[in-house]
Formats: sequence, structure tokens, C-alpha cells
Amino acid sequence: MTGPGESSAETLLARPGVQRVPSDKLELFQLRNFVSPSLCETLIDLIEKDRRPSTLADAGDDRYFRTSETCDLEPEEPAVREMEALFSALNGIDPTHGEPLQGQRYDVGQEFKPHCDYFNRDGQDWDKYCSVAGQRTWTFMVYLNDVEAGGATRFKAIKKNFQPETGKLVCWNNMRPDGSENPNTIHHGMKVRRGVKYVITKWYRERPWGW
Ligand SMILES: O=C(O)CCC(=O)C(=O)O
Ligand SMILES: [Fe+2]
Repeated sequence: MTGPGESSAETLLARPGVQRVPSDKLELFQLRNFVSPSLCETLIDLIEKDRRPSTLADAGDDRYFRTSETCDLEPEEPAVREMEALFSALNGIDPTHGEPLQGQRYDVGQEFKPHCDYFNRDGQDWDKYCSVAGQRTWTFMVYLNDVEAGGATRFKAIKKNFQPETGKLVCWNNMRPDGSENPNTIHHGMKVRRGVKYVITKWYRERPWGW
């Protein structure tokens, strides 16, 4: 049974070009050329306009955990609307369960250390971030550009790296089939070695986000 805040392997694989990473440890997919180069460029321009240093839930005192810059992309922007439409056509998730689209920019040496996207139910931030919309279910992430060197996303549990590539989507289920959080989804946005890396991330929740 799939909830309104969830996608499924069946839904995603119905789209030509979607590839599932063969593993029984997690549900993980990629789709090359999901987003056109021109839409990627427009989104990069929006990120450049609005970027600010990233913040993080439960970051502790590790200031270097997530060193990239983040921005919440304005839902009214035509490019953001277009992006949202692409996501909902692909994943079948009720858009009301989506968080606002986030953009991220990594300069040389910046990274997002290994982490999971779901929230820790015992953490001090659970109530603050999850009391309304519940846990994060699925993550959809798109690379907006090719990076000269570095910047791959690594899933250590299955020794799989994704290289940034303009318009490439990577998405995964943060949950196991029984609804528990899946630690095999831990991933690392590795350091950019040369160039700048831009991504957008769309997270979904168990319950409506309350837009
Ligand atoms: O930039 C990446 O490769 C990973 C980004 C990420 O993990 C996130 O935004 O949650
Ligand atoms: Fe992440």
C-alpha cells in the first residue's frame, strides 16, 4: 500500500529511461536528462540570486558538516512551477506532501558529509520539524550542471557513486517497505574539487506540508 506522500518503484519504472540501482538494501533510481539544460540554467540563476549559508537540523557543533549554500526556491517562479510539474508527473506523489523546493550551491572544497534525509525520532528537533507533516518519505534530487572534478553523491552502504551531470535525477525511498527509516540511504555530497556544483532537492512528507 502506497500512501499519498510516497512514490513506488512501479510508478517510477513506468517512465522510460528510469534505472533502478540493483540492490535489496534500498530503493534507489536515476534518470538522465530528466530536466532540460535551459531549465537547469534558469534554476541556477535563481540559486545564485538567493543563496545563503546552509542551516541544518541536529547539526551539533560541526560547522563543517554542510558547507554548501542553500536557498528555498520561490514557489511562484515559473521555473519552479515547471520543476514541480515534472516531479509530480514522474512520481505520482500528492504535491501537497512536498516541502518547498531547495537549491544548493557547492564551491570548491564544500561538501555535505554523510547523513540521512529523514529525521531522528529521538532528536531534539523532531517536534519542531515533524509535528505537522511527519517524517520525510522520498528524496528527489537533480544535478543542474556538470562539475569539472569531485562533487559526486556517494551511498556508502552499497558503494555507489553518482556523478553530477546536467539534468540528471537521483531519487530514493528513505523508508523500508515496513515503514521504518532505512539507514542504508545514508549519503555523502562529496567535496567539489574543481568548478561549482548546483543541485535542487525535493523532499516529501508522510502528511501534507501545510502550504
Ligand atoms: O549534493 C549532494 O550530492 C547531496 C545533497 C543532499 O544530500 C541533500 O540535499 O540532502
Ligand atoms: Fe541528503
